[in-house]
Amino acid sequence: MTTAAESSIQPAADWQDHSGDYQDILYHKAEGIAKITINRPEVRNAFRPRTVMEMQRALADARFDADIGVVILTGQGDLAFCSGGDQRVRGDSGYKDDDTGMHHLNVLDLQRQIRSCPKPVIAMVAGYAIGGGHVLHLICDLTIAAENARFGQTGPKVGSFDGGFGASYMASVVGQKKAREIWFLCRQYDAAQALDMGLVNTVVPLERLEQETVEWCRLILEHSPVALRMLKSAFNAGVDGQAGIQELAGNATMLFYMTEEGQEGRNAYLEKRKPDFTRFRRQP
Ligand SMILES: CC(C)(COP(=O)(O)OP(=O)(O)OC[C@H]1O[C@@H](n2cnc3c(N)ncnc32)[C@H](O)[C@@H]1OP(=O)(O)O)[C@@H](O)C(=O)NCCC(=O)NCCSC(=O)CCC(=O)c1ccccc1C(=O)O
Repeated sequence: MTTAAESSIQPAADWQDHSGDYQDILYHKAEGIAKITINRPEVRNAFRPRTVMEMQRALADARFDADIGVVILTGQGDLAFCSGGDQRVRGDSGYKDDDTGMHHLNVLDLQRQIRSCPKPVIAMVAGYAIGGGHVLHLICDLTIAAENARFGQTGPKVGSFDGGFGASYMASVVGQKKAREIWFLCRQYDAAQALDMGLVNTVVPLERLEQETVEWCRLILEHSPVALRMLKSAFNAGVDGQAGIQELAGNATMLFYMTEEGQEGRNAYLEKRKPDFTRFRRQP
């Protein structure tokens, strides 16, 4: 009998522990990969406000660490990736923060942070990805699932819904009819069904889950960071509205800053002279 915390997933890298003072997550790094693990297996890795805040901190660290090129998001143990919001601390206007007593809907901030992280974020899913946990894997760039993975929404059963990425982005991934089925019926889908509807990228035996995920990370790390960054924001731009366009445009600005033409404008300003753009070609 497997306990919730136990894992039969074989480690695939020499992970260095960066968990520090985190209580609800584990944070590891190896070979340019950051791994954020929700560590609340006793509640199937449900998140509370603290969990989400810690994930935000770790993701920000991974983003600003120049040695990191890809991020894995996962849950501790074989039984669950994440079962969504912790219903035990759900108050009347959000999830109750243990320290402040304030009510939060802070998982939405984390969702946006995953979308706008300029590095690929990969969900590594064993067991249940349910409710808000299902939306978390959905918004990651890629999902690698173990054969025991199970997916679904429960919102209409437990008095909740995600009308943001959870609805419209899901529809763009699996199609309008399927997305409505997933939300209206609150059924669970196995890994093969998830693969069939394009919800996940591949399905592997549980023991090989990390091995496969790390292999995908290693391939990604061989590739141009700027090309990956541009592609991620280009994929986002089509579905993320003005925020998506802003991200793509921000990357275009970053590239322009990296050119001599862009730098001529800055240099001229600092040197208190008129800028000379005559040496730069007007591209057809
Ligand atoms: C995940 C299950 C299908 C697993 O089933 P099973 O393996 O049989 O295990 P259980 O015996 O059910 O569970 C073991 C143990 O864990 C506890 N637990 C599991 N999930 C949760 C949870 N989400 N919250 C609290 N506790 C949980 C369970 O009670 C057991 O504990 P015992 O002490 O042994 O009793 C199954 O567990 C399941 O269906 N879980 C509930 C899934 C669910 O409904 N999740 C919530 C969906 S709503 C949500 O996620 C909010 C999304 C959200 O945050 C959001 C979205 C959009 C806008 C705003 C927000 C927002 O911030 O609110």
